[in-house]
Amino acid sequence: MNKCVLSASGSGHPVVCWLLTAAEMKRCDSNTSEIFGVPSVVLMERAALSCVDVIVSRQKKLEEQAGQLGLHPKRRVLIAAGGGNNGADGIAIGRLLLQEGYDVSFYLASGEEKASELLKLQLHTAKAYGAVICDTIPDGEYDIIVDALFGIGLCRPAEGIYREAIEWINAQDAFVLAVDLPSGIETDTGAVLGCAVRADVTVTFGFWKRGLLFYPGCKYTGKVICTQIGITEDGFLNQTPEAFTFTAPVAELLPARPEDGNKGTFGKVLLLAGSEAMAGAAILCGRSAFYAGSGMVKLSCPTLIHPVIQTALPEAMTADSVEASARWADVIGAGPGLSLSDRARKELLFVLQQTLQPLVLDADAINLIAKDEALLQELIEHQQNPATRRKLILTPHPGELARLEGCAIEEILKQPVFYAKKWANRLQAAVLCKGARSIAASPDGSIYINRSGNSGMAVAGSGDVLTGIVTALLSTIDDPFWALCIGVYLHGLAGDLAAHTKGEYSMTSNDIAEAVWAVLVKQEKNYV
Ligand SMILES: NC(=O)C1=CN([C@@H]2O[C@H](COP(=O)(O)OP(=O)(O)OC[C@H]3O[C@@H](n4cnc5c(N)ncnc54)[C@H](O)[C@@H]3O)[C@@H](O)[C@H]2O)[C@@H](O)CC1
Ligand SMILES: [K+]
Repeated sequence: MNKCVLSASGSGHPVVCWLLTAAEMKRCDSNTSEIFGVPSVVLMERAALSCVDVIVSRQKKLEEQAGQLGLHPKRRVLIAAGGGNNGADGIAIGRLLLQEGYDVSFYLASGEEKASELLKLQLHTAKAYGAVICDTIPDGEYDIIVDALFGIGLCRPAEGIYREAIEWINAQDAFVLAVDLPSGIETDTGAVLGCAVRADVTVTFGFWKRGLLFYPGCKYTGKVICTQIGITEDGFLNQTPEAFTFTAPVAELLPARPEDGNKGTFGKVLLLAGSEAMAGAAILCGRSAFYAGSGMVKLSCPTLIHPVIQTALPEAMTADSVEASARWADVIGAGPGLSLSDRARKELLFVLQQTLQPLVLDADAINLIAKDEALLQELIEHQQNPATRRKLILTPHPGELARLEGCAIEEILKQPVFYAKKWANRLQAAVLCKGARSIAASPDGSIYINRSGNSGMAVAGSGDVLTGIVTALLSTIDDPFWALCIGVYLHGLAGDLAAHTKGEYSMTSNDIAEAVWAVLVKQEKNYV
């Protein structure tokens, strides 16, 4: 993925937010210090100051509110520090708060002899300002707890005194600020390693870490504040991070609509979708393709369901088979409500073997390929060969990806990034793994992690809407990965809008489709 494309934003809003792994963050930290010469201790002081700012401004607000009632909120702080540089941040925060007049107690969970060099330095300075460092949690009540046990260096489950400290923190009635990450959350995956601190606020330094966005990590962070401490994109050098997410709005990433365009300009979408028992899937998919900007949509489906489709979606054309319409189409989408019938298989074979247009494969199209080893191998061979490769997007949910891989769904759920990347590489395609945080992988190794959407979208037909949106975008956006990322993001925003009107309990996939136009209007106005 081209860093310039990702960073470009005429509106002044950043288009993307990088999501770093622990290794990427460590590399960026050390490049900042070693290549650019900013000493680690300077970065740490800025990191600590940024946490102190959050604590002090919250405290000021509390004191203003309480003052009106004649009350005096207390300023009793506990710093819970581990033996690495996250702990060093914590000690620096405590020292700065002492200087601000807070009543600060210090708990160091690891022995001083095992402390990192920066932690030793911070301990020395804090002691010079009168800090008393305890090796057990000092008795007392605390209004504020600073969780600095582990940051990006967590490498195994929290056990023993660390588990006790985390459980103790979670049992207190105090405001908990997590330094960089809630201790116990794995930086790359968001997994809970043993147990984890439940924070009210997480102040993370320089860049978001993946684990702050992924489930279950995101349930532990509270509000995430990403502060600038002097570690910038310069520190990436030539290695941009793998993963990113969008920051709204994405208006400038949407395909331009030429004023003098005609219905052909905006994409002729052929959908191989729907079957006798699942006509609705074709309707949802076609409707969403129109709302996402397509000029023309043709649905290839059994003749029996043509009347219902034409009644529900009069804008669309219908066809008995893809063969008759293959030349007409700019782009093809296959799978929603297709079924595993002989007709469906025959039609899909035609699409795979006799057409070259950009293609989106979803649902039963993926299931049919997964069932047929020879067909799968043929597709892989075509895609591996630059001469026969076509623009391809796959939008499986974890169950469909597991069928392709031939493994249990749990295996995919454990490592969704790994499997999305594996299939993106194998098929030289943009591959999605759908979920509460859908992950899109590009053959060049880029990863998009989606943050829009809500639990109301886990409903029948939601994927059909996505396929319609993504297929429409693929007809006018050149890069399949880009079309997929934008489509997934818009789909989630439409789901959020549907939830806003109908509620997460009651919304249906048609509500998501019906919200697509409103989301695009908002994007056009650069307003989300
Ligand atoms: N220039 C830099 O490198 C900066 C680093 N910063 C801080 O430094 C942190 C990273 O520091 P470190 O790399 O020292 O890592 P951490 O401080 O996150 O933790 C590493 C230490 O914890 C131990 N450990 C890991 N998992 C454990 C477990 N389950 N049980 C017991 N011990 C365990 C490790 O052996 C090591 O001693 C960041 O998260 C951030 O808070 C910030 O000060 C910003 C600048
Ligand atoms: K922490």
